[in-house]
Amino acid sequence: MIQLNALTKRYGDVVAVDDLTVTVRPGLVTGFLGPNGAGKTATMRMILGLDLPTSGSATIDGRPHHELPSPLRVIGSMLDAQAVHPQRTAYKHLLYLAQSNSIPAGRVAEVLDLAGLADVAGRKAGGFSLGMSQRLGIAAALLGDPPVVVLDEPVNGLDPEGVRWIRTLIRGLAAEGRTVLVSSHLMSEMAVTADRLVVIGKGRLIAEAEIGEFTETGSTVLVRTPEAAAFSRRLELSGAHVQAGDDDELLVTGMTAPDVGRLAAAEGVPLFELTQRRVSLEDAFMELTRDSVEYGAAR
Ligand SMILES: Nc1ncnc2c1ncn2[C@@H]1O[C@H](COP(=O)(O)OP(=O)(O)OP(=O)(O)O)[C@@H](O)[C@H]1O
Repeated sequence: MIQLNALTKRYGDVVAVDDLTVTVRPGLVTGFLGPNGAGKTATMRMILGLDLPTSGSATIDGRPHHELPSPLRVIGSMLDAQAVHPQRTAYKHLLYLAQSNSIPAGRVAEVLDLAGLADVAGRKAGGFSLGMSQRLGIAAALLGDPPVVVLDEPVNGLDPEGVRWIRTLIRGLAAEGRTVLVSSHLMSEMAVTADRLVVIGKGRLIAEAEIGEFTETGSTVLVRTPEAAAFSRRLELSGAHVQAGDDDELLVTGMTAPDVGRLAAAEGVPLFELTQRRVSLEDAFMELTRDSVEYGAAR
C-alpha cells in the first residue's frame, strides 16, 4: 500500500504537488492521471525517495522509502526507462542492481525471461530500442519481486505489441495482489488498464474513484415523452436537472435511468424513449481537468 499524506513539493515558486492525500491499495491497478505538468512524476519521485517532500509524507507499507532496508524488495519502479548505463549489457545492468540490493543473481535470468529479453541479455543497453529499454526497465522494477510497483508513463512511445505486453503485465501484477500505480496523461490508456483512478491537476487532487464512477457522474438520461413540459417540472421537483431537447425530448442529469422510469410510472407519464447516455472517459477527464492544464489551447 502507498499512502500519501498532505504531500507537497515546491520548486521555488512552482507548487508541483499540492497537499495530496491518497491511498493506493493492493490488488488493483491505480491509474495516476493528469495533464502534462500536473505533478505525476514529482509525486512518484517522492514516493521513491528521489526527492524530499517540502511537507507531508509518502509511505510504502507504512514507511518512507529511505527507511526500507532493502527497497527493491518492497517497491519496484520505472521512471525513465532510458536512464541506463549505455555500455552495460542488460544482464550486467540487472546483476549490478541485484547485487546492490542483496537479491540472488539467479533472479536476473528470471526477470530477463519475464520481460522477453533473454535473447538480448548480452547486448549493450545503449543500443536498445525504446521498446527494449522499457522492457529492461520493467525487468529492473520486478527484480526484487516487490509487492508495490510504480511505473511512470510505461506505454509512452511503444508500438502496439509493446503496449499490449505492458497492459497484460500490469493487470497480472495487480491480479497477484500487488499494489500497482501507473501514471499516464491519456485517459484512453487508463480506461483499458486501470481499476481505480487518481486524477490530479496543477498538483492538486481532482478526483479519486473507481473507473466506472467517472462516467456515471457525468452521464445524462435521454427521455422522450408527449408530456415533456409537465414531466420536466416533476423531475426537477425530485432534484434532477432537466434540459429540454428537440420536440418531446428531455435531457436529465442527476438521476439514473431506472429512477426516471419509476417516476414516470408512478405519475402515469407515457415514455417513448428512456436511454442512459454515458459520457466517454476521455470526455470526463477533459471536463475534470479543463481548468488545470498548464498550456491549454486558447478557447
Ligand atoms: N526539478 C524541478 N525544478 C523546477 N520545477 C520542476 C522540477 N520538476 C518538476 N517541476 C515542475 O513541477 C510541475 C510538475 O511536474 P511533473 O514533471 O511532476 O509533471 P507530470 O504530471 O509528470 O507531467 P508530464 O506528464 O509532462 O510528465 C511542472 O510545472 C514542472 O515544470
